[in-house]
Amino acid sequence: MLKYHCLNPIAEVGLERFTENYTTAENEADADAILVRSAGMHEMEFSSQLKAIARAGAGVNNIPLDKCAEQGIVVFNTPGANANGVKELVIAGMLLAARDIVGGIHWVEENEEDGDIAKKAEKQKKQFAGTELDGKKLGVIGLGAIGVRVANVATHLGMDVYGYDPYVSVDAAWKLSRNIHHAKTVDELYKECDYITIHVPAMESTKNMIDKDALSLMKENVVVLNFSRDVLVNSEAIVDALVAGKIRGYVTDFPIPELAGVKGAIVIPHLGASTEESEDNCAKMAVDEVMDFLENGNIQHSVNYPDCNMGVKSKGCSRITILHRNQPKMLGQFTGLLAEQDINIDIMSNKSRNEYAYTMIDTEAEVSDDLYQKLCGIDGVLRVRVIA
Ligand SMILES: NC(=O)c1ccc[n+]([C@@H]2O[C@H](COP(=O)([O-])OP(=O)(O)OC[C@H]3O[C@@H](n4cnc5c(N)ncnc54)[C@H](O)[C@@H]3O)[C@@H](O)[C@H]2O)c1
Ligand SMILES: O=C(O)[C@H](O)COP(=O)(O)O
Repeated sequence: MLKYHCLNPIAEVGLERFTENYTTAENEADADAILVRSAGMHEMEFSSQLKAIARAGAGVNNIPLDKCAEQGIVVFNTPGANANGVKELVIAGMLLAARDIVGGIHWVEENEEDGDIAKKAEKQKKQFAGTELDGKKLGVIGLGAIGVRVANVATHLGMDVYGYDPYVSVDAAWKLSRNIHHAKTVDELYKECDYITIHVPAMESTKNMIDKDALSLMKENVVVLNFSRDVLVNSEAIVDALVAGKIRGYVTDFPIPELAGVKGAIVIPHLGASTEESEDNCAKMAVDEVMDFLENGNIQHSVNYPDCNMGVKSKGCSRITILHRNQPKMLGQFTGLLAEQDINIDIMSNKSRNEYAYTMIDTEAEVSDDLYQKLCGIDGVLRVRVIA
């Protein structure tokens, strides 16, 4: 029986996909796989039982990817599965910043028992008036699953859209509307746009990407939107820019104490992916990834190991899977050991990603414990599994 443990609530429609070969583990130490959303895992110790972590979502900055890779734990995410949910909230965020809808709603709440409210509203409403999105320039930083959707839908709202992503994937580029202007530098986008929204992962290279210098390049009265991660925007610089009136608004999905009570800050409690549809999509994708990995050794949508797929393991064959360092002479050592034991290889696949690699070998021969131990003992091998 294989065991999984959920560190956050995972949508039932996903968990239902686990077959009768799976059960829940009371605690993570007994689990073959962990399912997680935003729970922080950096301080966790992982048991040798743990083989996979699936992030039901996109951002993986809550997971120690290198530590997992070193311990032979494959980390997955669910690319694109919650992108539509975030896209819709980003559009809502732009609309909330364009007019003082929140202020208007608060005014109504404060006056709702006033019998004269309808008449008073007509007098008061001018203080909540704003502008329209039509004709404004939107800059989208990061044209991945979310950025492309935001950029495309904004063109239908009449916005003039600029996109910046020096690493854009071919797939994303195909999906991007041809009406989007290609910003060759992020500075060009900063100087040009009325609304700027950031959709890049939180990494060392993107932390504080929107800082004092970036803000100084932006137009007066710009609205900055951050539905990616708090660390992408320097909190001191954004508060200063709001207080100084340099920027008109900061709409973010990440509450931080520094923003409390700051005029122009619209802060949402990380709701981007909190829709039924996104939660269901993420859960289904995460569970499918885990089952395919545990049962067939296939890796799809990993963020710390290469993707590698040899299809469904056929009955009667043993599949040897080896997570290892991406260094010379590894394959020669694996095949050499199999040759020594007169084992014929039916199919084999090897993929690498940065410092790590993955090798899958199908053989009809039985894999002895001796062979397993010898494979484990090769310098650079991080984990061997034999799926019989
Ligand atoms: N608020 C939420 O609930 C919510 C939901 C999903 C994702 N997110 C966040 O949004 C991020 C993006 O999600 P996604 O699904 O679009 O991911 P994605 O991987 O599909 O897209 C990220 C894009 O950023 C680009 N990029 C990386 N570094 C860049 C840089 N320096 N400058 C410009 N572009 C750069 C990449 O090339 C890629 O195209 C996630 O990493 C996560 O942190 C938040
Ligand atoms: O990166 C993500 O997918 C989002 O931030 C969603 O996080 P959540 O699953 O905790 O809502």
